Formats: sequence, structure tokens, C-alpha cells
Amino acid sequence: MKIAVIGTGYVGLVTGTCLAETGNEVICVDIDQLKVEKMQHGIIPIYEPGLDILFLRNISQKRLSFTTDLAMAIKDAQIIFMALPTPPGEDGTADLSYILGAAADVSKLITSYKVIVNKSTVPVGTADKVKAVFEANTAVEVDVVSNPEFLREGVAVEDFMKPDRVVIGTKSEKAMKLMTDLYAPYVRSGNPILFMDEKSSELTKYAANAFLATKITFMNEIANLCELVHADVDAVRLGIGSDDRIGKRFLFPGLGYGGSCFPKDVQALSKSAEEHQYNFQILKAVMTVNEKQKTVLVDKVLKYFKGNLKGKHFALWGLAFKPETDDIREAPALYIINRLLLNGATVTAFDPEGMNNIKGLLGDRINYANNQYEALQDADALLIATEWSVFRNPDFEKMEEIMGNKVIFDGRNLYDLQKMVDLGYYYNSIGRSLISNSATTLAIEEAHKPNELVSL
Ligand SMILES: NC(=O)c1ccc[n+]([C@@H]2O[C@H](COP(=O)([O-])OP(=O)(O)OC[C@H]3O[C@@H](n4cnc5c(N)ncnc54)[C@H](O)[C@@H]3O)[C@@H](O)[C@H]2O)c1
Ligand SMILES: O=c1ccn([C@@H]2O[C@H](COP(=O)(O)OP(=O)(O)O[C@H]3O[C@H](CO)[C@@H](O)[C@H](O)[C@H]3O)[C@@H](O)[C@H]2O)c(=O)[nH]1
Repeated sequence: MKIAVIGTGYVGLVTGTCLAETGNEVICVDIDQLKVEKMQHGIIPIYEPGLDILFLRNISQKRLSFTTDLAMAIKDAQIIFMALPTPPGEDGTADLSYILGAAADVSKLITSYKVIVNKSTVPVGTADKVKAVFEANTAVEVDVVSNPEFLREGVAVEDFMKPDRVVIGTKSEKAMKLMTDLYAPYVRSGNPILFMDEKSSELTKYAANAFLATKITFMNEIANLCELVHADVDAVRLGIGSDDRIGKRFLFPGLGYGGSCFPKDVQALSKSAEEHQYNFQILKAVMTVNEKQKTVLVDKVLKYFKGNLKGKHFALWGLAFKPETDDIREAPALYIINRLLLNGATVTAFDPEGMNNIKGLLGDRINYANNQYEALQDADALLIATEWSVFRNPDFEKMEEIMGNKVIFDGRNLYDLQKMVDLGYYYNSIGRSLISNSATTLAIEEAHKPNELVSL
């Protein structure tokens, strides 16, 4: 099929590339000229494992191309995907200006039947708004389809190529047929293509993200309780996760959910409910708890240094909001850095893929290291914010030599507690026993009492 994809961010680029991989002819269009030029030269603008191979193969075999020319991109396309930003507006509702703006542009250019597919995460009723834009601007027939995307950054190619399900919101038989043909290669293992009305499809996306964010938040609360009652959150996680009804995934406590999706989507769903006079109480609690969870690691640091971080220097491992991505949007590391700096400390950070993005955002406010060990130089403690594999099995003796101390605050529970005892580290993680370097056994200390909020 001939396809146009509008927007070449994490979703658009993966969508375009993966659709080309199954033999479609895909033109991706973006307003960011620099980005388009890069892609035209075979340079991929984001880090997404496995994407580069498909990207280069499909460009060289002429199934995938990039342009800033919307008219050219959509001229022959049967299906036009919109993979555009839907950031939170000032009041937290999803800003639909990118979607409605692009719909208006497209509506003024088309001369034959098109299926307009919305891949962005949008509130219920957006398909109707997009339809209204087309009705206002053209007599050409279009079908507007909701087809939310469920890929996760870091495993986006796998998620797109082998989705758990494909959700398609439309009542048009013609659009259904085209979409079924398009997605058939991706569901050969038997995973379903679920057809529904547009509104249910739009809500399915928000419901999925809000449910997962709630699951994580629940575990973060259990972790906080574990610290108070001297239980181990890892044991509890395994204990509940082996119940199929609960499931093993998305039960890892940490520093609160971040990224470009969960924070904005939970907020947008809550706002959307409010617009319909529904008080979605659980989502409000999720947001409140998540805000608080972002502070737990620095609270522990403040407690350890008796509330005074002036002149202290910290190494920070992990900047991306999760491993295997360079994306730092709403990353817990940003909150940690900000709070350390506000308290008069200095920071040297390292991330395997997020360095360019963080340098663009923070400039000379922090120091940057070329590798994880370099970051440790003269640090009073190491903080871990992202569970990159490369941090999982470090050379602890080398670390001690460089840091001159053995103090770790781990927001991702990377290390075995007994190992930390054996190595004599002070090791403070999430929802697990505090390991004190003065003890040879697991010691529950003062620091496991609820952290007082230390004012900045
Ligand atoms: N990132 C994810 O993991 C993910 C997963 C599922 C769904 N989503 C949703 O998909 C949507 C896109 O997210 P993203 O992370 O890919 O965004 P992004 O910010 O990475 O990319 C958006 C792209 O759209 C381009 N753009 C903006 N206006 C344009 C226009 N008028 N014409 C052409 N291009 C334009 C931007 O230059 C940018 O390249 C959002 O609604 C998001 O919530 C994201
Ligand atoms: O057990 C867990 C799992 C995740 N997280 C955190 O939750 C956030 C989101 O993680 P993840 O869902 O893996 O990343 P995203 O790429 O943001 O993907 C989510 O958001 C996308 C955009 O809507 C959806 O398409 C995906 O299905 C959905 O998982 C990150 O901060 C993670 O650190 C935890 O704290 N504990």
C-alpha cells in the first residue's frame, strides 16, 4: 500500500519504518527540516534498538523516504497516519492543535478518498473533531480511524512488529478492510485486531496507560510501606506477581513513573473525566503519589547528610526515563538533579544514550562523564536513576577506589542486598532493607523511618 506518516517522532518513525518493512511504500513527513535532512542522509534521529537496521534497509530498497512537503507525501497515499504530539495544555488537557492543524492542512490538499488514521494518544471525541475539520474544508470522502499505538520506547520495533493487539476504531467497512490488510502481517501469531467504535478505541489507549501507571504506583506505595514494616518489596513483588490475575510485569517500584506518556496521559484522562463531571478519584491519588515518589531518593540522601548538601558532590548514573532509550522527557533523574542543585550540591552524570539530550537541556548546570566510572570521581555518593544493564554488574572495588567511599542510593534496586553487606557498602534502595556500611548484617536504621521533608 502507499502510506503517508505525518510526524516522525518515536511513534511516527517506528510506524513508518515498520510499515515499510512489510512491503508498503511509506513517505514520512515532518516540519522539522533538520530532522528530515538527517533522515534523508540515512541518519536516525533517535536511539531505538533495532530500528537502524530496518530504517537503512527500507531506505536503500526505496520503500521509505522523508520529506517536509506534505502535499507530495499524501498525494498518492491510500492511508495517512498522524503521529503528532498531544502535549498537555496549560490546564492538563491534551493539546489537540497539532492534530487538528495537520487535519486542516491535509483536508485542503486531498483530491481522492483517503483513510485518515490517528496514532496519537487523544481524548474521546477527537475522531469526531477531525471529521468535522474535513467536512468543513472538503467534499472529498474520507474515513477517520482511531488506531492508538501501544509501543514502548526501547522495545518499540518489537512491540510494533508483534503487537499484543491492534485496536482499530471505525465503523467504516471500507476503512476496516484496508486496515485489516495493512496489519495482517503483524498478527500472524494470532494476536487480535480489535475493531470498535472510535470513542472506545480512543479511551482504550488512555485506560491502558492509566491502568499501568496505577499498577506501578500501587507498588511504589507497597515499597514505601515495606520500609516501615521491615518487609522486602522484592519478595512481595514476586509473591503477588505469580498470581496470573495480577501478573509479573509492571510491578517494579522505583522513582515514580516518567516518560512522555504516563504522566501526561493520566493527567489528560483525569481532566477528560472532569469535563464530563466525573471525579476519577483513583487517578488523582495516582498523580499525587507519583509526585511524592519522585522525591524519595533525594529525601534519603538528605537524611544521610543530615539535611545539608552544600558543597557535596554526587555521581548520577542514568538520565533517560528508562533504559534503552535516549528520551529524557519527565525522567526522574531531572527531578533528582534539580533538587540536588537547589540544595547546593554539584552533580556529575552519565547515561549510555541520554547525554546529548541532557546537555541540550541542562548545559553547564551539571558535569558530564564519558563513562560510569569517570562519573564517580570525588563523589560523596552515587545515585542511580535508570536501570541500564551496564550498571547492573559494576566493579565495586574500582568504584570504591575512585569515589573514596562506599555510599550508594539506588532508585532501581539493582544490587543484591547480601552482596552489598559482603562488600561493606552503605546501600539505600527502594522498599528494601537499608544496608549500613558499619554493619556486617542487614541493618534497619533510622533512615528507614519516614523521611521528613527537608525544605529547600
Ligand atoms: N513515545 C511513545 O512511546 C508513544 C507511544 C504511544 C503513543 N504515543 C503518542 O503518540 C504521539 C506522538 O508521540 P511521539 O513520542 O512520537 O512524539 P514526538 O514528539 O517524538 O514526535 C512528534 C513529531 O511530530 C513532528 N511534527 C509536529 N508538528 C508537525 C506537523 N504539523 N507536521 C509534521 N510533523 C509535525 C515533530 O517535529 C516531531 O518530529 C503522542 O500523542 C504520544 O502520546 C507515544
Ligand atoms: O514496573 C515498572 C514499569 C515501568 N516503570 C516506569 O514507568 C514509566 C513508563 O515505562 P514504560 O511503560 O516501559 O515506557 P513507555 O515507553 O513510556 O511506554 C508506555 O507509554 C507508551 C506511550 O503511550 C505506551 O504506548 C506503552 O504501552 C506504555 O508502556 C518509566 O518511567 C518506568 O521507569 C516503573 O517504575 N515500574
